[in-house]
Amino acid sequence: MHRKKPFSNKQKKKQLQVKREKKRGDTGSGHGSQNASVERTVGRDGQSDTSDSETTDISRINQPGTRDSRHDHNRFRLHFEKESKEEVEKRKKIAREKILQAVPERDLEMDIKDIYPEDQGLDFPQRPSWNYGMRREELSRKEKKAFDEFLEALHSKNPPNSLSHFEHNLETWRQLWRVLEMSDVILLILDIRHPVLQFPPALYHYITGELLKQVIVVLNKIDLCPAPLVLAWKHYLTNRFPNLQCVCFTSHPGQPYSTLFQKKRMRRKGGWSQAGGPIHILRACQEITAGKVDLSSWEKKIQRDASVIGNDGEWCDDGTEPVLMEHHTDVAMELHSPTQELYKDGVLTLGCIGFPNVGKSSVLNSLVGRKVVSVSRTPGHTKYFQTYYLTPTVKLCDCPGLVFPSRVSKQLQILAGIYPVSQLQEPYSSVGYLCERTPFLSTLKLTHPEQSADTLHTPDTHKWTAWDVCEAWAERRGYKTAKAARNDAYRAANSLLRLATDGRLCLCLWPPGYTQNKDKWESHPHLAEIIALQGRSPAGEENGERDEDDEESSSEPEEEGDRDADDDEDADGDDEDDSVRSDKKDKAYRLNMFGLLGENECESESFLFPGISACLG
Ligand SMILES: Nc1nc2c(ncn2[C@@H]2O[C@H](COP(=O)(O)OP(=O)(O)OP(=O)(O)O)[C@@H](O)[C@H]2O)c(=O)[nH]1
Repeated sequence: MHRKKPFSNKQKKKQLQVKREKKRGDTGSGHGSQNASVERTVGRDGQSDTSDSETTDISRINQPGTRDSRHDHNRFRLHFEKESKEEVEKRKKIAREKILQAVPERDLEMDIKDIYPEDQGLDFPQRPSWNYGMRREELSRKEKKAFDEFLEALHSKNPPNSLSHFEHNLETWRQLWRVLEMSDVILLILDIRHPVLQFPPALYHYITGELLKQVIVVLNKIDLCPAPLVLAWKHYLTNRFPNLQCVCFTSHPGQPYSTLFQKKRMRRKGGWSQAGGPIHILRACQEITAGKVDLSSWEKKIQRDASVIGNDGEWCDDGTEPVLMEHHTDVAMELHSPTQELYKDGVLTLGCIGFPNVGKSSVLNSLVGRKVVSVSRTPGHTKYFQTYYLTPTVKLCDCPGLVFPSRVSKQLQILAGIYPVSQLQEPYSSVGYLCERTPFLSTLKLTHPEQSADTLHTPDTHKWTAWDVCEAWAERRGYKTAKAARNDAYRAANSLLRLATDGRLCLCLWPPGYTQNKDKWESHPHLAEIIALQGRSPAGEENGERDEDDEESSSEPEEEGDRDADDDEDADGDDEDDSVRSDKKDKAYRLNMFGLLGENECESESFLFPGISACLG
């Protein structure tokens, strides 16, 4: 068998860096190259911050980024509280020792009250009152003081280590304030796999009760979730929050394998303009604006976008239609009336807000019908809010992702994609959390590190720890440490977590009562609508033929999905995981839209998973 060459993370990062510089036209010896390395900021654990990326058709004036020396580009980074060394070590030890056990089915059910208990003061920082007579510095000081008081109150009500990771960067909260102030209607984007983690009731009550604005919840990435579960979540949220408009959305309809082939398919098959759900967002806006804004241009745009995709599914846009972008200076951000009149100048402003990585930028691109903002699998990619005119009467505003304080476990948070995986100090416990809820053995086809070669064909009776899983995955993928050429468990853990956040190892939470009512949701009369939106046929097969190119194999092992930092998806190449690629060729995988879960295989495994049926749509 061909053995992969040991390839360390450090070497890989260097290789990626050279690749990026080449792409930018740097030869490695000139001035540009020097700047690139100097300008990149070094974060915690020596990780490079390379999150800047630009779309070619839009000029960004005054946009903070690595090439603009007027701005401190650290200013908009995600800030999470650092965990103590003891805490990290304790979790590592558990990951090495605790035997993984499949959790009972009901444990996948999660209520919003579990995540945001009402009596724990799980509020979010709000902008203190201000007036035009205040100087900027005075306002900044006041905001900082209010933020510190917020943190103090939060910690006084919640014991140490009981809170989730949450955003500690006041600059990012300032951007949320600004987006909430300038928007007429808020699009709160949630990832359908775990919407309950990303719906802070305090935010909803603030927008509807204090700002007196309407919220449209966009249940995004429905291509990654079984249709009955989508329906159940939608029902749960609208039941609990009756003033909520709730729409389902996917930027990648008919692409059950998520990002695996994204780049090729996007280009070939209508790309952003083929998203499922823009019409439903329009309908919700029409209901909210009740004729106060002329939205006919939007409706026409949707029809036009649909018509330029020919019968063969080919996208005919040449991408030259300009999209007007507005830049907002810091001054405008700080001194803007919170009580701005609604629908100013006959324009509806839609603010896209949500947690990192839920797909806000993708929703925006899908509404526009082409790429205007860069999209990345690394959370915290959007750093600064920007607005784009969808039509002359509809403006979209993209906001950086924000993590609100909650009581969710950090392991689950990481699996929900809020934390850049490459910066995790301890990824193993999240791997353990994932493995206890997904059929990892059959999916990843792992061999226990202690299983000897001559017993490979006998059933594996070994007990698994999270560490074992990482070791076995490292063995399978050929991840080796540079010096000793031992299995690189850290890199393997990162790889597994990326598979999870990308939806390739799919973990979906369930709303309360789902276990009991599964039959009801599986035969619900509205199921067909969701399936159509997902771009699937009722039988669970994808719509459209799979392209030959999709099967092509190209990437070197070292190019697989370890793109840590600067990973503007449309700009980079295919990063598909080799073993996942070969798995795709299985018939079972083709038929099962959550094929990585391999339902056809898991029954033969000794490690059975209750969650599996949730993911089989
Ligand atoms: N399968 C699937 N993946 C999606 C969808 N929408 C977005 N993604 C992926 O989710 C990841 C994050 O998407 P973004 O649009 O950058 O998310 P964001 O909320 O703007 O992220 P931040 O910049 O961190 O705030 C990317 O890998 C996208 O390809 C979707 O509808 N389906």
